[in-house]
Amino acid sequence: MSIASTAVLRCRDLHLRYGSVVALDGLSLDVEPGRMTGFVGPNGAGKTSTMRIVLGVLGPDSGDVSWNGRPLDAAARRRFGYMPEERGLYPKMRVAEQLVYLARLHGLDAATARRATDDLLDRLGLTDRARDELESLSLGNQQRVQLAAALVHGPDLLVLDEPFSGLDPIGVDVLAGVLREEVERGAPVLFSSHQLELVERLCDTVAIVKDGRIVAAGDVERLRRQNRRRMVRVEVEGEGAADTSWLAGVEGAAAVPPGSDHERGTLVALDDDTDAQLVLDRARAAGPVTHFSFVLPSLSELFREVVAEQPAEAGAAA
Ligand SMILES: Nc1ncnc2c1ncn2[C@@H]1O[C@H](COP(=O)(O)OP(=O)(O)OP(=O)(O)O)[C@@H](O)[C@H]1O
Repeated sequence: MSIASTAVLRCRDLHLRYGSVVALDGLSLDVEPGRMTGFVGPNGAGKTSTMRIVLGVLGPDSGDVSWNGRPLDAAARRRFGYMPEERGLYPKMRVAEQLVYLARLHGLDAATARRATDDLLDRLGLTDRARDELESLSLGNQQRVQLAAALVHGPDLLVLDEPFSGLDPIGVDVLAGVLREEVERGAPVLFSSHQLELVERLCDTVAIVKDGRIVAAGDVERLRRQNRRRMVRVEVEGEGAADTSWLAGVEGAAAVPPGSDHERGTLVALDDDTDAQLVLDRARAAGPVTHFSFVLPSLSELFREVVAEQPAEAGAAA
C-alpha cells in the first residue's frame, strides 16, 4: 500500500482538560510507518484521551494532530481502525452480519465486505462462530470480534485501546499475529496496554506517558540500552532468588524484586560508582557462583524508573 508505507501520525503539544483535571499537558507522540507502537503509562496518565483525540471523538484544547504531513481530517480518520476502551458492538447481532454491516458503513460494496469479513474471521479463528450472536461468545472471543471490527475496512492506521486486556495466552498470540500482519501490510499500530512484558515482546517502539506528557519514547531496544542503570544477574549455587542476604552491606547495590522475566538468580541494580566485582566477591563468599552477567533492564524496570523519577508537575488541578 503506497500511502501507508509513508504514513506517519504526529501528535504535537496536545493539551486537554476535563474541568479542573489536566488530562494532557503538552503530549507529543509519533506513530511511524512499519512499526508497532506500545502506549504505556500509569492509570489516568492520558492514553485513552490521546487516542480519542486521534480518532476525533474528542477535540484537544490546543495542539495538532497530522497524518502524512497534513492536518488530520474526517476523511483520513474514516480510513483509521479504532478499538475503543468501551467495546461498542451490538450484542444481539450475529458476528459476521455485524462485521459486514460495519464494512459497508465504511463504504465497501457487499461482496468486498463479505470477503473481508470471511478473511478476518478466518485469521482470528472465529469462522465457526460467524453465525452466532456476539453475546453468546466468550469475552475473549468478543474481543477478537472487536479487533475484526477495527480491521474490516482495511485501515491505514490502527489505534487500539487495551486490545489485549483479559485475553488468555492463545488469544494474545492470535491478536498479536494479526497485528503484526497489519504492520507488514502497511498500517502502523498504536496500542495501549498495562502488560509491559507483552509490549516489550511485540513492539518496535514504545511511548511512556505520565501526567499527560511523554516521559520516554523510542525504539524499545535502544531505550533499554541507553538506560544508565547497570544491572547484574548473579546465581549462587544453593541460594534461591528470594535469598539475597549475601548482598547485605554492599553499598550502592540493591536486589531488584524477582519478576517473571528474571526468575533465575538474583538481579542486582548497581549505583554509578559501585564496582560490580564487589558483588561478585560477596556472592563467591556465599557459595559457588554459577552465573554472573550484566543485563539490560526490562521494559517494566524502565517504566518503574521513568515513572518514579519524573516529578509529577501536572495532572492535578491547576
Ligand atoms: N470524562 C471524563 N471526565 C473527567 N475526567 C476524565 C474523563 N476522562 C478521563 N478523565 C481524567 O483524565 C485523566 C486521563 O485519563 P485517561 O482515561 O486518558 O487515562 P489513561 O491513561 O487511559 O488511564 P487508564 O490506564 O486508567 O485507562 C485522568 O485523570 C482521568 O481521571
